[in-house]
Amino acid sequence: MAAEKKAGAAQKKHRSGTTEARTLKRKRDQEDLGKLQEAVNELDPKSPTIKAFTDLPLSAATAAGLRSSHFETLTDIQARAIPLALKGRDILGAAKTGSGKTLAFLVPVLECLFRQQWTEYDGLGALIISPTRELAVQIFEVLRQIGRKHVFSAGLVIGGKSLKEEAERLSRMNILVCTPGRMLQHLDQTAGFVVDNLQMLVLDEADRIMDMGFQSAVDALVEHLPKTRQTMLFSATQSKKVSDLARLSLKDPEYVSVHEAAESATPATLQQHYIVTPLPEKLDTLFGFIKSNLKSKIVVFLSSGKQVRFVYESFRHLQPGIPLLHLHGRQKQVARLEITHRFTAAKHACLFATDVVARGVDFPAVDWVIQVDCPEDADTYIHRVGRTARYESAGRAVLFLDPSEEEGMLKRLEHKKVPILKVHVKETKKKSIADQLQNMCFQYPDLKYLGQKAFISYTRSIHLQKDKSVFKLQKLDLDGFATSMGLAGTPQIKYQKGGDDVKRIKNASRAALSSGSESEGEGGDGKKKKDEVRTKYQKMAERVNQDVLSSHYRKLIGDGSDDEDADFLSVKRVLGDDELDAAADEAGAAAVAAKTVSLGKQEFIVDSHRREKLLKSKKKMLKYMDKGQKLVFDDDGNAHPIYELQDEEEFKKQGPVEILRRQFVDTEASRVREVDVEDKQLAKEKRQEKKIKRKEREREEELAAAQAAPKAQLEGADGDAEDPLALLRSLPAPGGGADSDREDGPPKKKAKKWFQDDSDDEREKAKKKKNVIEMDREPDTLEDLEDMAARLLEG
Ligand SMILES: Nc1ncnc2c1ncn2[C@@H]1O[C@H](COP(=O)(O)OP(=O)(O)OP(=O)(O)O)[C@@H](O)[C@H]1O
Repeated sequence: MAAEKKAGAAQKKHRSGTTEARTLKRKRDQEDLGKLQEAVNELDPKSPTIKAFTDLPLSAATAAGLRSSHFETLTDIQARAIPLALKGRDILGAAKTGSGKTLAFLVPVLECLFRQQWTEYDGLGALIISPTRELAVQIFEVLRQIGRKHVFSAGLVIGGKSLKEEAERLSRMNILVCTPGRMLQHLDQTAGFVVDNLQMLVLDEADRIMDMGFQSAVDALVEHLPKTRQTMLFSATQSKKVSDLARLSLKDPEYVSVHEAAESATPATLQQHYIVTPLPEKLDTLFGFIKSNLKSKIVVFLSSGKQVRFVYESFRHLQPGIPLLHLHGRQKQVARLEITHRFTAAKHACLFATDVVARGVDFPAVDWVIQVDCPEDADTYIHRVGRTARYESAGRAVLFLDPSEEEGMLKRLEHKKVPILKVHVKETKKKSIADQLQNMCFQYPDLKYLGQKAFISYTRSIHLQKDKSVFKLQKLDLDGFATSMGLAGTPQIKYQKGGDDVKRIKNASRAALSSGSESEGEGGDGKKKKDEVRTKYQKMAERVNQDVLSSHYRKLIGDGSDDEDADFLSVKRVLGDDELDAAADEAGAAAVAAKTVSLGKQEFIVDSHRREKLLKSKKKMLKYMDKGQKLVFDDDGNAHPIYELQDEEEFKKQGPVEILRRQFVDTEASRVREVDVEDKQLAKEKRQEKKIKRKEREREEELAAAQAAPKAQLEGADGDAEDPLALLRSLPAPGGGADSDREDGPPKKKAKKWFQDDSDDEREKAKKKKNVIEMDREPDTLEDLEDMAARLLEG
């Protein structure tokens, strides 16, 4: 009994001890918070002594997060923007690519909520908007790194999950990283998702978010948010458009532009070159480049998803000897993430991409950025090249320009303070792959179809470009381009709407048709000049029935009605079986030495053996021959027609004809109804069965993709896929692969000899040309570049 009493007393003492400790801790925390607030109040945001994160009044949790992520020294934009943001100012931040803008807004976000002791019950405190999913994932990743000692809940809202699934957790989130469209969907549709308490709104890549594409989504989104909040806008290329600031109701914003007075708009560690390569030589030049840089990490920008798919697929067949990846906006979320991870982790790889990764995405140690298709404007150029030479590391960028684009684009770049030098490709490194591509397009009709689509989407993108001083469709050698893609002829493009330029494409392709180069369709006059020399592949390509797509390529080319080109330009394919009859009619007008083939009651004019053979094929015969008669067999094996007419006299004996007719119709109708019910039931069952199978397949695919993905960013250390809506503290620290890569620094490369190494005479001649440098070796360092520049001046 006494022992029990003693234990009870000890327990009580222990309890009161822990309560006391807790009270003490709370008191201490309150004191710390008070001190922190005081330090922020006293902080001079423009003090030049702020150089490191330790110079800032930060919570212990943020400081620890930064320390363990190895962030110590502040970058310029961080040193200027964070102090102001800590003091609650609205910010318009502009700094070069790779200069650390992400931390410039994430640190204030964490601090703002911390100082207000934000809890789960306070709801959404900060909203960070990104224009692309890739960038949103990356921001979320950095937030996880530096915020892991905080207790806030944070979420990633970028689609890819069902709205319902996301909605359930949304109301409990303190910080959300999102894309504008998806967030708006939630704000409009998710009941119980209240944002009235929002303290901070951040727009990363703000100029992109504020531009036309996102304008309405952002305006609608801002409508939902409270007006009293802190707002921060960051981008590498930012203008202070008064209208934009009004739309976001910024209060007396502080414009923090750290590189405004800088000599160039791009990082000093970035070497930038351009080469003039006519459109038909672009693919050759690109292939030659990749072959010469197999030990590099390369990002290749193209203008559309279809271009990306075509170049990726065709280069894959050519096996240049470096892992190839491709990324564009039409891929599924899982695939996009997986490719992003694979490229992030790769040491040597070549990623073909659209502008979906042009902004903000932080791939570690990228050696080269190649812009095969000219960017739409200088800002896009700056963002694209910003994928290399990030945070003080070195990088190189090459822009391919058609001769017609050179003058206009250079002016634009000069205006934006982009230092770029002209170089030539070494003759020996030029490699024509047109024959191989032609061969492949013959072997894989689907690749040819993909090529046609890529051709159209490229032409379309040029036509739609606003800056006509750079993009001149009429100056491009489209026929040559089509040949370089392995297409046996320029795709015949049907004009539907648009301007004169498109008419020209149509006419160009018509001209190609009548000049005997292979028509991708046969809707023209079908005449072929006899004396035209046609290659073996051209002849073969004409013969092959090329619109039969294997399932792989059907997926690959997204064959279907959702084709965004359809309303603008369309391509006619070589006719297939089903179109032969129409072709036969047309051929009647065009046939050179046409003859006729009769099928059933119809006659077709044919102008080639192959067509004749096809028309005589069993399938065609069945289609056009007289319909056979259906027969039923009796027990003795004698054939009878399905309906045999009864003897008329006997029929009349059965009763009045009208009554008999009605009886017959009624019984047949009820029989048909019964059969119809059975049929419908059967069809329903089949549909359900298919649906179940499809779902199972999708589940398996998703599972396989998830398993295949290398340590996904949102994955926990224990391997289970982490929900992108989770408590920051509960999340394991992300892999840090990027960090370690960065710590190692970009791998040192041997100087490549991709650029032209002309004879001395030629070099001398080239030197005399303004703005042209011939390099016998690529500049490795800034010193090399300066040396070259000096030589140029001397010359
Ligand atoms: N203070 C710092 N110390 C060391 N590394 C840093 C620091 N700040 C940022 N970095 C690193 O620099 C790289 C670029 O940072 P970040 O992605 O924030 O650049 P950015 O300015 O947003 O670029 P972009 O304009 O392309 O979006 C990242 O890898 C990041 O980890």
